[in-house]
Amino acid sequence: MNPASNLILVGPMGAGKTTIGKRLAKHFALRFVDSDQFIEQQTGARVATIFDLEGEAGFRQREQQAIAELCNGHGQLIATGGGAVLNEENRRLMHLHGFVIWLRTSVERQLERLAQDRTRPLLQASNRRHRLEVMAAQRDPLYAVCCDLVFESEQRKVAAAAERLARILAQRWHRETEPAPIPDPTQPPCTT
Ligand SMILES: Nc1ncnc2c1ncn2[C@@H]1O[C@H](COP(=O)(O)OP(=O)(O)OP(=O)(O)O)[C@@H](O)[C@H]1O
Ligand SMILES: O=C(O)C1=C[C@@H](O)[C@@H](O)[C@H](O)C1
Ligand SMILES: [Mg+2]
Repeated sequence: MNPASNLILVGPMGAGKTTIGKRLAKHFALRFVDSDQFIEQQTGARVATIFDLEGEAGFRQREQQAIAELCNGHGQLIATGGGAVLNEENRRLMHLHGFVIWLRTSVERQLERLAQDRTRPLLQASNRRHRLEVMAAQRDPLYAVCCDLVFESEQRKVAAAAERLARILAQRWHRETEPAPIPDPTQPPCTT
């Protein structure tokens, strides 16, 4: 099983952190938590309302508190908000308290998946493509520095993507827990 205390999903809006995350949590019998949903439960307000009332800076503060609190727990699958990696302390905490997976997807797929979405405040723009491209340019290097694994989330079916990721993780953890092979004394040492 997962050698880290939490499985943490990062990546852009529409990568599947929430939807794939729920399936993955079930598969590995982890408690599913989502930083956006956690903030909504704590405040009794929707993410969009918090953006309206407190601006993005206010939301990011609440998000930092949420990530800190969630990272205190263990045995969880933590789906994060797309912008959680912007904060350095979040990146540090996630790296420290979990095995971090970057669900990577293209702007093209994001546009398809979020075409009907009116709830994400940062997508309330006339040029969604440009907005997503700018965010990707800023955030991709941050997802890259704090992740332990990159998973291409281009596949069209959530269930298939979740199964594929579960298989990759199971294989990886199996390899890591296998005992190291005993060297053969009759063979010369490997020099590569
Ligand atoms: N791999 C996938 N294949 C097909 N559809 C997907 C995939 N991942 C996500 N979707 C669809 O995209 C939409 C958004 O997905 P989801 O809410 O899981 O994204 P998210 O990564 O949690 O985004 P956010 O950062 O905004 O919370 C959902 O309707 C979901 O069904
Ligand atoms: O990418 C982002 O910055 C965001 C993603 C969502 O998960 C929410 O956290 C919010 O809409 C902001
Ligand atoms: Mg989500």
